[in-house]
Amino acid sequence: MTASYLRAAFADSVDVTVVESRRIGTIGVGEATFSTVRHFFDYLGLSEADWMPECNGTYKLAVRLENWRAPGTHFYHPFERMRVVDGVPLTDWWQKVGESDCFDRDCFLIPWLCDAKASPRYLDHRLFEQDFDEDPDRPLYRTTLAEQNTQFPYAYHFDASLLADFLCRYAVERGVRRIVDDVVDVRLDERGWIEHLVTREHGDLTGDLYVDCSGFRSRLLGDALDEPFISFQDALPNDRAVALRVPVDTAVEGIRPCTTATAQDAGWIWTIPLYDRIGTGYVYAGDYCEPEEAERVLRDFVGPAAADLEANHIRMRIGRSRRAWVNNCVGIGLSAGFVEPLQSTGIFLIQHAIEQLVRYFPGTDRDPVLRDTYNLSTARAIEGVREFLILHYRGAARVDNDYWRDAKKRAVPDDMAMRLEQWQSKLPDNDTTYPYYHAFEPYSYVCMALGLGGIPLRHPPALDLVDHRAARAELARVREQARKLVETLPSQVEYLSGLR
Ligand SMILES: Cc1cc2nc3c(=O)[nH]c(=O)nc-3n(C[C@H](O)[C@H](O)[C@H](O)COP(=O)(O)OP(=O)(O)OC[C@H]3O[C@@H](n4cnc5c(N)ncnc54)[C@H](O)[C@@H]3O)c2cc1C
Repeated sequence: MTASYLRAAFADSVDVTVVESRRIGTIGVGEATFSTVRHFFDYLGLSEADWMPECNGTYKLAVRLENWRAPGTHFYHPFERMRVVDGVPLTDWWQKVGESDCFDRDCFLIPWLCDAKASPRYLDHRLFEQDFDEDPDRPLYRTTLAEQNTQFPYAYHFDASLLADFLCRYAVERGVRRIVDDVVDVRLDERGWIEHLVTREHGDLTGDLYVDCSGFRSRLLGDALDEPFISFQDALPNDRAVALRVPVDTAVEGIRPCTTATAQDAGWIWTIPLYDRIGTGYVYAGDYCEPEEAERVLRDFVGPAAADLEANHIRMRIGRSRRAWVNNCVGIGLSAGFVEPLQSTGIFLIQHAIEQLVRYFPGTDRDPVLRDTYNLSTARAIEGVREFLILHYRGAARVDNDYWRDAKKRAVPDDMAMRLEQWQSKLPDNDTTYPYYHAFEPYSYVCMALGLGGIPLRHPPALDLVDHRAARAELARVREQARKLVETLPSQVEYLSGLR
């Protein structure tokens, strides 16, 4: 991702060389993305028809969270911003006048599309949202600053290995030099800057800037430059995963356009539907569950289809490098930090880091302010993701074993402790959520607070004093629009088959 993006940004002005080991594989997971990823493909000039069929790509419109409140329950966190009625978010209204106990289906369209396994695009490629954005009958109500443009309504699932191959070809075709070799040593100069890399077969490699994409090994940033690592494990204890790749006949099963995160006794299981198989894995805390037990739970969850499949056991390093950019080395990806896969933020953090690197790219004078600003921005993004993920464990109503009970006792960042109190009196909004860019907006926090069920909530008292007819009309409109969409959109299988 980094090499292709730098090439797309700077073309021939910057020479990019990628060193990739044949001996050391990639992590092999990372198949669900966040809705911002669309900007990455757009930037590279790639259409969905260019890459999705090659990478078994599918659409992801939401995360479906199962069993976080209690066994048998579920709710969606959709890529769909909140509607606002008379200056008040629809979910606040829903607390007061909602007619069912499903905030997600009452306030958003996307949960309906997920249940129907629908495509977000019509067969003529129109995006479903265009239907009602241009509805001339739609009243505007009294808008406020809280009302913004609609968020892009989907992300993707893809086969991570196939996408890595695809991007490799993309980059090499555009002039990136690729060396298949092992970096066996990193030599520093007297200032502690990287002077050159020593490879097994290609001798010494010298550059102006070294981007460490070596995964959890953090070969340059952590090993060679010895940059301290700040662990998030005190707040987020999951440090292991076991994964399976399960073949499915999607023509028969259909493809649900969402990632599912199913809470378990010591973590949660992801289910990521691709075009030709399902990626699944149990993310768990080693302090609460042994790897053999985790694998057994995952195999039971998958059922007979798991019988002959090989499990991939992974140790995770949760936290971040104190600085991601040190001297002439920038860590991007797992080498710089990771906050467990819940809500699919690994690739988002990579994309964000790459965009920031382009924005703050060093000149010949090596202005340290650019580096420091980059470090501040990337640290804030990952800290924000940490906060959002802590909410999942803290806010889940489950307290049925030590893992879930302990989650309620773990320390949270000071500001977040204050925010948790604020949310009990009024659902999260711009003033009461993490203030720096980290991809998640207040509506995402609202979905979690309402869906997880463990935080006592109440509607704002002001809603007892105002006319709620417009809000009721909007709630009815959601249902009507959802009904029409489910009737008219093709299934995801049908649409993606047509793309091939
Ligand atoms: C269990 C799990 C699930 C995840 N799920 C998601 C998800 O659903 N969505 C999401 O966005 N993210 C997810 N992630 C994160 C995502 O997988 C990573 O962010 C992404 O794959 C990028 O990894 P990477 O390139 O940093 O490291 P890796 O994939 O580990 O790649 C490291 C590369 O460095 C090379 N290398 C290492 N050492 C050397 C050396 N000495 N010499 C030469 N080359 C070397 C290797 O050959 C390899 O190519 C998940 C992560 C984990 C652990």
